[in-house]
Amino acid sequence: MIFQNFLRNIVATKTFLKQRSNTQTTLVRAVAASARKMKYLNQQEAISVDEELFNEYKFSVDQLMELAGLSCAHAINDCYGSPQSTTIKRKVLVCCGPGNNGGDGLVAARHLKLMNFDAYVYYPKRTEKDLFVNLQHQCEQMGITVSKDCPAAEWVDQEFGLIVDALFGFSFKPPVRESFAPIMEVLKHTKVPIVSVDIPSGWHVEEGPQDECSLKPDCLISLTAPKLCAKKLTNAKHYLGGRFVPPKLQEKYAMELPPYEGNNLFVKLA
Ligand SMILES: [K+]
Repeated sequence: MIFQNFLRNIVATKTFLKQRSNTQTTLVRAVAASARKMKYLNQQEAISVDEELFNEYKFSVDQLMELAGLSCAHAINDCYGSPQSTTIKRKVLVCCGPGNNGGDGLVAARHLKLMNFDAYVYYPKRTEKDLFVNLQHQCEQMGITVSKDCPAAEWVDQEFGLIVDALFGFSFKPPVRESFAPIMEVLKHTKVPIVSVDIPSGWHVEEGPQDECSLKPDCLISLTAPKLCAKKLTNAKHYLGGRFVPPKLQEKYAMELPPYEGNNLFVKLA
């Protein structure tokens, strides 16, 4: 009797694993098929979607920033966080810019810390807005250093296993202003892999890299929907995050977003 139950359990487990593997294969095919149809937004469309989320759908910035930053942390953990992975040091430099892209970075830093990454934030240009003051405070209360000093290139190469680039997002207009030139130099020349949030910083939102020395991300996490510059990625991983776009808004902009699996906060596109 015990032996029969044992055999029955093995058969049930095998059937379950086979069904799960079939479901995963179906999903991978569905993602690949819809990723081909997916729309890449231009800068004005990205700004309009943003405005509609706030004005028509009544989301607050805090809500969407938390979801965006959380999805970035989940995607980063999926890509680089394997406990078996010995290739990556878990110390992460999170570079945060002056706008909402920087806010996503502050949120991501906090969640990365909770996922056992050792986050360190470079945040040079701060605003007085409560949202940002609080996000910085939350990071510091969790033992994350938030510095205004541009990290030296040698220190970055020695110390960090990963860089999160949350300097500029879809409102960026090139060229990079003087005060951000030193950190851009560090990011352009470092050997440490860079994960860019929404837009690789310094890239034109539609045209992509500005010259051969432009930052080369190891991974891009597009938020809401990819922007046109994502078509210029070469040899980079690509995730979609920001699982909060109401279906009606997706339809209005014909976004054709790929399906998110189960309760995942990201889709791996490439
Ligand atoms: K960025």
